[in-house]
Amino acid sequence: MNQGFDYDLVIIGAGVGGHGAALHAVSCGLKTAIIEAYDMGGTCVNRGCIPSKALLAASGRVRELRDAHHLKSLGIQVGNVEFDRQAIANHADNLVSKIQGDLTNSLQRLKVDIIRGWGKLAGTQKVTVTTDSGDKTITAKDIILSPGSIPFVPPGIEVDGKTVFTSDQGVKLESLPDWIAIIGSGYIGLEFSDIYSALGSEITMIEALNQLMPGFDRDIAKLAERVLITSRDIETKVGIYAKKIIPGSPVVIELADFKTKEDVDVIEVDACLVATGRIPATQNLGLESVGVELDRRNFIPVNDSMAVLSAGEIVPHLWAIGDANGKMMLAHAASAQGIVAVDNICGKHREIDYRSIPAAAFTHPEISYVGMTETAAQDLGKESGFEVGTARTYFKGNSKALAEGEADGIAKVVYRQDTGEVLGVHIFGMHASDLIHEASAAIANRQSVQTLAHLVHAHPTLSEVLDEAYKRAVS
Ligand SMILES: Cc1cc2nc3c(=O)[nH]c(=O)nc-3n(C[C@H](O)[C@H](O)[C@H](O)COP(=O)(O)OP(=O)(O)OC[C@H]3O[C@@H](n4cnc5c(N)ncnc54)[C@H](O)[C@@H]3O)c2cc1C
Ligand SMILES: NC(=O)c1ccc[n+]([C@@H]2O[C@H](COP(=O)([O-])OP(=O)(O)OC[C@H]3O[C@@H](n4cnc5c(N)ncnc54)[C@H](O)[C@@H]3O)[C@@H](O)[C@H]2O)c1
Repeated sequence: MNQGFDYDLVIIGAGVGGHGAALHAVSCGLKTAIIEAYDMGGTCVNRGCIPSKALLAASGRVRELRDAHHLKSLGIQVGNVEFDRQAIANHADNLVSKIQGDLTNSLQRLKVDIIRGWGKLAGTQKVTVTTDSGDKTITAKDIILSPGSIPFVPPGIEVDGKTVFTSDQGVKLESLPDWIAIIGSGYIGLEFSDIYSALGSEITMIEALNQLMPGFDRDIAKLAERVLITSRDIETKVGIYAKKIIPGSPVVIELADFKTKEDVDVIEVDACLVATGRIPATQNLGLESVGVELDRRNFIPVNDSMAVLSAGEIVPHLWAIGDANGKMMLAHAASAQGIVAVDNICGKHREIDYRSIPAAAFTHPEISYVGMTETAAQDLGKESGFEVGTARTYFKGNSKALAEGEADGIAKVVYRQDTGEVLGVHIFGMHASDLIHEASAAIANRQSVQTLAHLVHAHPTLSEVLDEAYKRAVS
């Protein structure tokens, strides 16, 4: 089908986005190549989702086994619980190797050509790859850009990778500092504070905005703060930003008021994790050769079919997926976008539905959500002329959560009063990352609380927290 081109499809970047796109392309019969400059699997497999979840799994067990009070309430006593930091780090590292190998094998098995080197657009339907053995140019009917993202380090912060580091080094768990500052209370800040606090580090969490977890629904963030932060050895500084960080022993952090920019304090800690967001890896991609300009935050502009835009117009045969377009910086969103792009390439018109894509922070307990926060729904309601309803249920009223002795948690449903359509669902509590998918399917199908309230959930299960919330919404 490749009409004189070397390939039907060339993908730049073999992260989860590129990988998802490649597998789908093969199933659609496209002759496909994928170009990767560094680690197969990209951020998620090597420096993101996978190693961080392995560390969270091991440190979560340590927390559980050291919680004598909780265990006693279940009638259990355990002796002193020991752990080996290096063995936990090895668990993460081994998992990375396994998943990286599986991902590479899956591409090879499907006869996707893997080209190692730096890929760069060289005009329409053309890519140059800089490899160890020189440059080569390949042509393709369609090209998907999936170059991902890298950590954002604010000006004034110096990273040495040892005492001041980002998640890139954090996932290696090379040391366990007695006292660590974590800059940022987003996903990475929260997940790493869960890891470090379980393994015995004291933490100071510094958040520039005027509340912790600014990206999460307020009700969820309030309870999550009480359980994940206040009840642990974590000091917080909110509305304060790290103006300057000097690595060393100790690490020196100059703090300033985020609004007034006035200096407020200097702290000295053993280590510092910088978790202040991520920026797209979109430099040196040759976009100028096809007349594409990045947006003001350096993301690649795309529409909901994942077509790249230039001055608002579609650039034929060029697509961009994953963190590099900044729409939703999550692994499953990247591969979902890859599948949408390939469907469009194969002539099946499809658009992505961001509202139904769930997200989760894998703390203990977990936080998850899908769709809009209450505030975002209220704003949309004002604009479009509808009222917003909310219903909340608590894990302390759920038999399964009580049986587990894990009753900290809340589920919140945000819906339209007029039609009952579910606009968002937010959960904080045990297994929240699994519970959210029922809500995600409901939002994908634009279902109403009235319909959902009739579904039957097995008893006793945690999923009854959602069942109860839908029933409350209609009562
Ligand atoms: C600590 C951490 C934990 C995370 N945990 C989760 C989680 O639990 N769940 C979740 O959904 N998301 C998580 N994420 C986010 C997730 O990792 C990203 O959303 C995801 O990796 C994005 O995939 P991508 O394919 O867009 O880019 P990437 O995974 O960044 O892959 C891009 C690839 O392209 C390569 N590349 C770039 N430019 C070129 C070029 N010009 N030529 C050749 N190759 C190139 C890069 O080397 C890289 O391998 C986490 C992120 C971090 C940092
Ligand atoms: N479980 C998951 O799905 C998961 C886990 C980790 C990372 N991720 C992805 O990686 C991305 C990056 O994560 P992140 O936690 O770095 O970013 P984030 O955007 O989630 O949070 C960054 C936080 O840092 C604060 N901040 C920024 N500059 C600051 C400064 N100078 N001083 C103090 N606070 C400052 C911001 O206000 C914000 O609250 C996430 O957006 C997410 O897409 C996902």
